[in-house]
Amino acid sequence: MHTGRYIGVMSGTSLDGIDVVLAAIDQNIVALQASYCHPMPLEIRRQILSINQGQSVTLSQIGQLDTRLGRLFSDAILALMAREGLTRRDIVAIGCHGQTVWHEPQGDAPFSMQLGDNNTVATRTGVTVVGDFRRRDMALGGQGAPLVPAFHRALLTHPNERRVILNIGGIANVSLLSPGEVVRGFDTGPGNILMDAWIWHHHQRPYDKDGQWASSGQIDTALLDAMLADPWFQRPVPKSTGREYFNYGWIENKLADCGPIAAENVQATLLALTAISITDLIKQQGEWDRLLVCGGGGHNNVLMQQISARVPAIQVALTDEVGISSDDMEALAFSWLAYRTVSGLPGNLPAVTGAKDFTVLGAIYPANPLDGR
Ligand SMILES: Nc1ncnc2c1ncn2[C@@H]1O[C@H](COP(=O)(O)OP(=O)(O)OP(=O)(O)O)[C@@H](O)[C@H]1O
Ligand SMILES: CC(=O)N[C@H]1[C@@H]2OC[C@@H](O2)[C@@H](O)[C@@H]1O[C@H](C)C(=O)O
Repeated sequence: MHTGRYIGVMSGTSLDGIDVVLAAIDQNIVALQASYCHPMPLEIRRQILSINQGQSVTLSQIGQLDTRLGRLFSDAILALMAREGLTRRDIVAIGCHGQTVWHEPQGDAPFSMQLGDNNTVATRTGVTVVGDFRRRDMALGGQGAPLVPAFHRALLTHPNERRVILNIGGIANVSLLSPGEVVRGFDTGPGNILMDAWIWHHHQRPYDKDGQWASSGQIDTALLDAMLADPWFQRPVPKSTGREYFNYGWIENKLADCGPIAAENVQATLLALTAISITDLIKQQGEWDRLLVCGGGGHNNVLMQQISARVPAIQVALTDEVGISSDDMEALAFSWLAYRTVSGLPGNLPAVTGAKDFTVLGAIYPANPLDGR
């Protein structure tokens, strides 16, 4: 086992910043030592959004964005290393998820594309990088997502408590941890992504702080029903999704059949959609004692209240209560997945992704021994 200090880097579907963590890892003991959120420049965010929402782009634009993101992730990592007084020799490896620009797990030729050139990251940091985590699972017939349930299983399984771990990022996903049972997990659909898109369109604010705007509106039941009737919600698990499906255009399509609705009522309805799509799926999948929430949506009090109200028999709390920072969960997971890969251990869960088998995930970009001579 390659025990030691790892860095995890995650830039998720919300495009709100690059999360970087430093973790000391020994098998399934993962101790968070530092974390940092590096800003996402507006121009890079705009370029990612244009690819992710299906606007036409050239191969040159994709290639340049790959290089720019590789530099940006390096800057984020080097900033954390400087703050913590670390040199490259202090770190075993960096797990760098990359920026998902398209995720298409269905169809004849499924794929998932993350940008952020890992050769650039390895060269600029002088540290071994593990990246491209999703495609090995897809090559085995899996969705390539969600991957974090394996980390939840390793760290958050309880001997006699039936737990759901819920990440509310841009997209929401769950891990279902029942003692003695195989772990399941899947994306439940939109987390914050639609609420963020709607408030950006109307008020140019990146998100609806604490659900304040949503709570000034009323749920529109016709719109809610139209949204919940979307076939994605009825799809069987395993399933995963992204911004290429749930985006501003998706809201406009649903609105087209419902006539004019006040903007704050649409926001209230989008918040309800997130709460209902999450809790309906959780309830369908069995009985649970505790729901532990991570990701930015855990800061949205109105959303948390609606979720709690819909699962009255389940205790709801943030993962911080059981010792894992809810804001750092995903970046921590990628530090641990890097540890698994360099140790030659599998990282996926076939029962979650639908892959034919367990596999070591990702590609290793070794630190160059000639660097820094
Ligand atoms: N105080 C708050 N009130 C409401 N929403 C909030 C608050 N703080 C964060 N958020 C929401 O959380 C989002 C960021 O969440 P997070 O960083 O978990 O997403 P992500 O990791 O990019 O997404 P994913 O998990 O899908 O990859 C913001 O875009 C915002 O919508
Ligand atoms: C393709 C992709 O990047 N998917 C993300 C996204 O964000 C949340 C959800 O959709 C999840 O499936 C996944 O991320 C986490 C880190 C995962 O793989 O578990």
